[in-house]
Amino acid sequence: MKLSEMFEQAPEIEIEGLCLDSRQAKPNDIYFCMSGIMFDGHDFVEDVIAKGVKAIVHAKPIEHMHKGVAYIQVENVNRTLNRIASLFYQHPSRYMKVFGVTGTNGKSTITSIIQDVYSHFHPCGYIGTIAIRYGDVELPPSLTTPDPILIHKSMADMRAAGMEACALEVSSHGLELGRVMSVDFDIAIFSNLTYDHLDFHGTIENYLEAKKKLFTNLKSDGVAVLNRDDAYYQAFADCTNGRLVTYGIKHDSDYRAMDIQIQTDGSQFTLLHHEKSYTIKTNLVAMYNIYNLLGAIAGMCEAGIAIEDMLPYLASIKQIEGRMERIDEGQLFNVIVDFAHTPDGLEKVFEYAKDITKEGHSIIAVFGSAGKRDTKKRKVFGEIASKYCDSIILTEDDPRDEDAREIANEIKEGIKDTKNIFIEDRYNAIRQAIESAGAYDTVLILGKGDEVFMYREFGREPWLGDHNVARECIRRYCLDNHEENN
Ligand SMILES: CC(=O)N[C@H]1[C@@H](OP(=O)(O)OP(=O)(O)OC[C@H]2O[C@@H](n3ccc(=O)[nH]c3=O)[C@H](O)[C@@H]2O)O[C@H](CO)[C@@H](O)[C@@H]1O[C@H](C)C(=O)N[C@@H](C)C(=O)N[C@H](CCC(=O)O)C(=O)O
Repeated sequence: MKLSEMFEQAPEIEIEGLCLDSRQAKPNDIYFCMSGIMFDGHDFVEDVIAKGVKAIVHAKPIEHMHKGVAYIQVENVNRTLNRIASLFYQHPSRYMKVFGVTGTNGKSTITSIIQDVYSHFHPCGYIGTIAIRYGDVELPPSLTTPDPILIHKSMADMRAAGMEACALEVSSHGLELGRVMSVDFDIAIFSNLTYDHLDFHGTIENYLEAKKKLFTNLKSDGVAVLNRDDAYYQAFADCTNGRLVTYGIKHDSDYRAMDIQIQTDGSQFTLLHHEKSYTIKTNLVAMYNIYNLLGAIAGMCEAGIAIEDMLPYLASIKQIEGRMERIDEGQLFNVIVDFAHTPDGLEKVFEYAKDITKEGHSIIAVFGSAGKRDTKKRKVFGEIASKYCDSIILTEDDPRDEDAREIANEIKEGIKDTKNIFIEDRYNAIRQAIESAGAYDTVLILGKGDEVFMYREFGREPWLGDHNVARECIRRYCLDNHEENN
């Protein structure tokens, strides 16, 4: 595309790519100088020109201007980046059905359900914490909500591969840092809002303001799908420019679940919508997943899929790795791996464990808390865990440059009478939990979900993954013992 097609009065230079990181600059790119927390993109202008970049979009004055390079000074580089990223990739979000999902918990689950079920009707891609995924393509994730260039490029690749829709996880960071300013959303879904990321947003009010941004600029026929039972429902209902649709359990809603039955291997409920009722059978478990499923059903129905037509697919939703993932190697006790890393997320998993663990059997939890992130939640984790668990094994969880034992000590401050130990090495902590479990106990491995990395002192290091470790420990240390015991 010619630079002159992107900026008025710009020269007719052919542009081949967009770039906001000098380390990835290529010949004939435009480089956008973003001022960040650590660096200022304006400092890398000479580097990128040496790499063959042909245009610089900047806010601050540039001292040395090179011949053959176009310099475009703008007031707000991020806003320009968003506009150009959409234009350069031919506005893919305008021509796809775009679902945006935000909320503290449930984003990955709701978007994954949508990708799975909606694809039976119209091919649908997914961008989020787990991956960038469409058709047979699965690319590793960058951020939950990537930068505008990667978002629009991924959507353009999806369109080229025949995708007609995309389900996008929209984080509060993504909203606050303006990564989705030029994405055209058809359906925006709000799951819930609880205490999280206050290290970045400062206050819950700021966090709420960031989340609201998804709902204020929907396509002209856009729909805001809101959790009617969430304490912050009204704030979203008041701010949206979209048509308002609600889902819930406790309050009267457009999509309401009643008569909910939750078992270890699935759930069933009656869905009331427009005076009709439907029996929903799903392999998803736990009450909070009923909310996630309701949000996804409401979103897809508003996008034109009849509930009757979805029913067969809701019974066999693809297991989402690391999200309430049941690890079943034939052992006699329950093992669940979940990504929960907020007080609310933890409590919801514990409530479910309480429901499925029969009287006289134990709940054993393995978890820690991230270093350099929301340190106030540590003691709260301890308080919540000791309400539900019979035994707690504290361990490392992305300690960064903090001491995992110190973090565990802060969690312990909240633990009342529950038996607890600290095993720093996460593999050994999981092994200990699994070896100590008796028949019909429930082992919960919480915090990292499907992540196969651990943030330590010197950055991101490989980690086997909680689900893989749990499987290995059950097979190696436990099945033989149980067989011998029986
Ligand atoms: C707080 C935050 O989100 N920061 C993001 C932000 O960083 P920043 O503003 O500090 O940027 P910076 O590193 O100072 O660099 C400024 C500019 O100089 C450029 N640069 C920098 C160095 C260099 O050598 N050359 C160069 O060109 C950078 O590409 C950038 O454009 O812009 C960077 C470039 O796009 C992002 O990589 C970075 O994400 C960091 C790595 C991050 O960890 N973000 C997390 C917190 C995040 O966004 N998480 C949410 C989900 C959270 C959740 O729900 O759990 C997400 O959506 O993933």
